[in-house]
Amino acid sequence: MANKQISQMGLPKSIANVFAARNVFTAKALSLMELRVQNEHLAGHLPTHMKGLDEALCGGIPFGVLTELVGPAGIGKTQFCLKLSLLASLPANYGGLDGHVIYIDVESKFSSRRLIEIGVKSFPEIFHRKEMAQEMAGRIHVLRPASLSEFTESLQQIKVSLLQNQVKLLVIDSMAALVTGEFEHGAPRQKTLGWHVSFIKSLAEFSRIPVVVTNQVRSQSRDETCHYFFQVQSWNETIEDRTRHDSHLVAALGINWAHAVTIRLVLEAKSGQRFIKVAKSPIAPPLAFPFNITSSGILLLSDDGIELTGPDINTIHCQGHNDIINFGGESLQ
Ligand SMILES: Nc1ncnc2c1ncn2[C@@H]1O[C@H](COP(=O)(O)OP(=O)(O)OP(=O)(O)O)[C@@H](O)[C@H]1O
Repeated sequence: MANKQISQMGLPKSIANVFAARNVFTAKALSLMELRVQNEHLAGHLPTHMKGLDEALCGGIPFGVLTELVGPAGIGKTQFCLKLSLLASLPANYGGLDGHVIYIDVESKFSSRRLIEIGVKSFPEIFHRKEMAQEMAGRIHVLRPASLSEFTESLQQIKVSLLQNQVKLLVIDSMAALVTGEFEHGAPRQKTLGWHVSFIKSLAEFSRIPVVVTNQVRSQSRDETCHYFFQVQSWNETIEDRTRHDSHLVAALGINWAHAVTIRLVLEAKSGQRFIKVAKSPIAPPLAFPFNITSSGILLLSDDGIELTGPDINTIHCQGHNDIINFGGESLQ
């Protein structure tokens, strides 16, 4: 019975199509999904522990949909993902989700040392006990696909583990690197991710967990050629030289991707200050919060968001970016 195909269950075609669109093909998958929905006693958000942002998003990063973090290199997207991973794995009495995390680390930016540093500074009661720190870090399963086909394979494999292994967060850092193929060996190639976008969206809906995906920026010059802003260190000129005309910065993944995400948070730099901007949300007004990155991770400098209007909502700023991405002393790895 468990392996009976949905198509053989005599459901009206319109309903069977809804399940097919969500990759639910068997009775077993259907009952796992029902169980998951029944057990969903949590409010349906992963709190970021950044008060102003959580209030704007009515509780944090929502379950069941895609949340995008977009911004220039070094602005803090990975730092944000590390903090969310920590929070998803933290015990519920510390405001966490007490779960496991699947972290798809496309560019090898994940750092367990940095994760533990954030943990020790933010939750010393837990992270000063070595075995607890190890247990928390052990709940984050890092996958490093070396090619687009390996990424495709990983997505298909995690479909079942998302439901079975108490996974409470899926992170993909970064989706944009997959498009250009820059992380693969050999010459970068432009790729389209149409299938992947709908598959990831259906994973979010099906598993009812928050899915957080990072996206980078590219400049769009007058002749419409695009330059990607991924590998800061490898450039001779500085990122700021290239982004002097920051009105030309756009998200690296195009319009289809933009439609697939429910929440878009833009991380940007303005006059040498970092901001998190709620640029797309079905509920939150467009607000910008100044933030900083310290040894304890990402922190808002004010919980009162600055209201945005007009083109400011969608523009990605990169002013004074170089002054803020270099912080003194500590190693990033
Ligand atoms: N221990 C730390 N203390 C203070 N700031 C830190 C620490 N570790 C990292 N940072 C800050 O985080 C920045 C890097 O952020 P992050 O790696 O999240 O950028 P990103 O947006 O993911 O960039 P990319 O697109 O290149 O992956 C550094 O420039 C630095 O300012």
